[in-house]
Amino acid sequence: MDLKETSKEKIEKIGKNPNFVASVRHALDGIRIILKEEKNMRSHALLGLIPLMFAWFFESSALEWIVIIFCIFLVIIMEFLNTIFENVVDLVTDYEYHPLAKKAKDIAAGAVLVTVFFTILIAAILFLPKLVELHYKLN
Ligand SMILES: Nc1ncnc2c1ncn2[C@@H]1O[C@H](COP(=O)(O)OP(=O)(O)OP(=O)(O)O)[C@@H](O)[C@H]1O
Repeated sequence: MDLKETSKEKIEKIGKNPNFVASVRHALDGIRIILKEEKNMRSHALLGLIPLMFAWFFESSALEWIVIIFCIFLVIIMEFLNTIFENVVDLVTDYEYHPLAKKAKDIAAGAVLVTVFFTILIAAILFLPKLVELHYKLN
């Protein structure tokens, strides 16, 4: 039996999505799992409400809304990627210590952090001048 045949048999055993609806259902399962199991994802989703509230409060332009929503989605997508890396690393290492596993996980977490800093920077550029203006108006 050749290797290609074996892989095909294995895939048949796991099963493939029979249609688009099944693919979407599994994708929704993925979102549900990450929201349930990843505390960081929940925290980032909640923190994402802060710039949205600022945008609403300061009656931001359509472009400002787009920039903020884009940044929030960037953090969420990076959190998805980080979780994928964590799971693949755990699968490969079977929870055994390995310096390369540490490196991969730390770099993936670093990518999320960089994206969060980027979002904070964008929010500061958009809202700090408006906050300072409001402060002087009120005093
Ligand atoms: N197999 C491993 N070998 C070596 N170090 C590891 C291994 N697994 C995890 N680590 C180290 O432990 C840290 C925490 O790993 P864990 O898988 O618990 O991530 P986490 O706490 O869920 O991360 P995050 O906060 O990004 O969601 C990693 O950042 C890494 O430094």
